[in-house]
Amino acid sequence: MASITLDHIAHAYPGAPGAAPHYALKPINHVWQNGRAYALLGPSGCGKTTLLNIISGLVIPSEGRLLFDTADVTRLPTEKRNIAQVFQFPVIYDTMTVAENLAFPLKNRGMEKGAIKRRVDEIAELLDLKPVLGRRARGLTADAKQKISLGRGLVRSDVSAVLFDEPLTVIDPALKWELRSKLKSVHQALDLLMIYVTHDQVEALTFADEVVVMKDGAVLQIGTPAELFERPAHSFVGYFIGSPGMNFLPATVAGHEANVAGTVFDLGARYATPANAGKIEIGFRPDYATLHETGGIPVRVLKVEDLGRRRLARISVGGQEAIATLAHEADLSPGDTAGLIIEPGHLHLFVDDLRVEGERA
Ligand SMILES: Nc1ncnc2c1ncn2[C@@H]1O[C@H](COP(=O)(O)OP(=O)(O)OP(=O)(O)O)[C@@H](O)[C@H]1O
Repeated sequence: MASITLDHIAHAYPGAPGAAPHYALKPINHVWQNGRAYALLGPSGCGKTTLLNIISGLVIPSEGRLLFDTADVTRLPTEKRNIAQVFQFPVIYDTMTVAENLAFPLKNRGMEKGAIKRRVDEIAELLDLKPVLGRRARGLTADAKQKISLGRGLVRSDVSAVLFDEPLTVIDPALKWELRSKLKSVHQALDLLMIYVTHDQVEALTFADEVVVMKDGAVLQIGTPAELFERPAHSFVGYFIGSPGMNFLPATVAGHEANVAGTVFDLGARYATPANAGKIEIGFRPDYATLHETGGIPVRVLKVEDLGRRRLARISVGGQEAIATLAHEADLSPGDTAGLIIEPGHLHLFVDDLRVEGERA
């Protein structure tokens, strides 16, 4: 087990001779702590796999150093890195039993028989594989096979890290929920550093202690699920995390007031916006913005959607569109005027996509 240091790591794949380097991964400087679970989350092409491959040794970064504890492993091949990997599709031996599959990585390292049996039993228990331990892998479902793959990734307790590359892709949607939370409890039981690549925010938020949100090769924020939801550092994080994502409205700001096309919002804090600021936006989540028949900020209702558990409304704020949650008692329809109330402390200001802190009185 180790901590992993990304010391000014960046990567540009070789391009046409003479062309300026195009970074698939922009410089990142960070330490991932032993025993914690991290998820790399972002849209397709944002650089997740490149970063994972740098850690596994499939890609040698064009800049920076990678340390496992204090050892520089930047140029070490995968097999010398002491990591376990779980891929999108099951990597198992069909002719072996489930128990033999789980025991394989331990046997390979010469572990004593009794110790192998104890560890295999522990992992099988954690992943609900005990009832099939004696069965050959060949006859099992795709879900069960992927569980064996997960087990093989988790069975060694002496690895520096376990890397998961979208491991739930082949899992039946109904089982995904169960396996997501199972992986979380497995992580808590095993105390291993785990790094998990996914483009699914629910998967990332359920599994990880900290989520690394990436876009266009850049790491925009590393934070706990609550931090990403409550205090997104970048407007993309606000938009990408949460369903629906955060609302952003172009505004002008004077002191503690924001003006959105003539509609005034009290920001609850005083802001000094830099004179050379480009884009200024207020951001608020639909979850903290309630729509009432009267009171609050005047808006117009464009559309109402009943989701069963809650009703969402698309609204117009001085011509700009946003989404809010309808108050329980509100009887509102498209075309009505209404009042928007944003919970104190949940209105944010973003300058050139970065969230800025105001001065609270
Ligand atoms: N071997 C390669 N050679 C050149 N460019 C590459 C190579 N692999 C990836 N890229 C480019 O690097 C960027 C990041 O790709 P990467 O696969 O790391 O993203 P990702 O977030 O994992 O995407 P996905 O979720 O689609 O796998 C993309 O623009 C991609 O086209």
